[in-house]
Amino acid sequence: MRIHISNVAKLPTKFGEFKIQSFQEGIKEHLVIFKEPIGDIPLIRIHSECLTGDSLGSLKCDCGEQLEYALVNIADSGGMVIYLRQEGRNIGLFNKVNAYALQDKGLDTIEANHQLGFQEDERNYEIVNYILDYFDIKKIHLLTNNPKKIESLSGIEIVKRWPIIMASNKFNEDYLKTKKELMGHMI
Ligand SMILES: Nc1nc2c(ncn2[C@@H]2O[C@H](COP(=O)(O)OP(=O)(O)OP(=O)(O)O)[C@@H](O)[C@H]2O)c(=O)[nH]1
Ligand SMILES: [Zn+2]
Repeated sequence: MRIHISNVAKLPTKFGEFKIQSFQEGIKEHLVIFKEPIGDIPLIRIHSECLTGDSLGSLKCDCGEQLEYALVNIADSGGMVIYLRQEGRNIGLFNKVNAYALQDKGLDTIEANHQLGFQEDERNYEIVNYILDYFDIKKIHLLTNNPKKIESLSGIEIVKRWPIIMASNKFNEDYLKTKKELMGHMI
């Protein structure tokens, strides 16, 4: 698929002064939020969109806190957040809300996805390889607990994985347990 690339703009934030650029892949408008100098082995966070966690303060997941942690650390060291428009592990917001409704009835995150006809995780990370290549990045430090993200990067050396583990609360305990025990996350 043809990727369209926006111009670079300044993005001052409460965490630091970043630059922002959009990579448009069909209807998905991904973002790269980067802090210069990026460095030879930059700190990278590949973040999947979670409107409820990133913007609404939801306690059902750890996404908002992870995003903030990433921005704080990248503001300090240089690097980038690659913000992928893969809401709800790429089932979309409408379906994620339906999955949440099933979870209210006792299903876990995986069972809820299956009941709606989706795999437990519908994401792919091809665009990340494209973006890292565009920035001529060959070696990275990666902020993640998710082994699938590590496996999905081709031609990129992950010099070090940085864990990104947030404190749990009573609303996301089960979600984090499912990620750890059934999805292989290194939590
Ligand atoms: N389908 C579905 N998606 C969810 C649910 N909770 C969070 N998400 C989505 O999951 C994505 C975040 O992925 P996670 O698997 O939690 O974590 P990760 O980013 O892959 O892993 P880390 O890099 O270790 O943080 C976001 O797109 C969220 O919207 C849920 O219950 N159901
Ligand atoms: Zn979330």
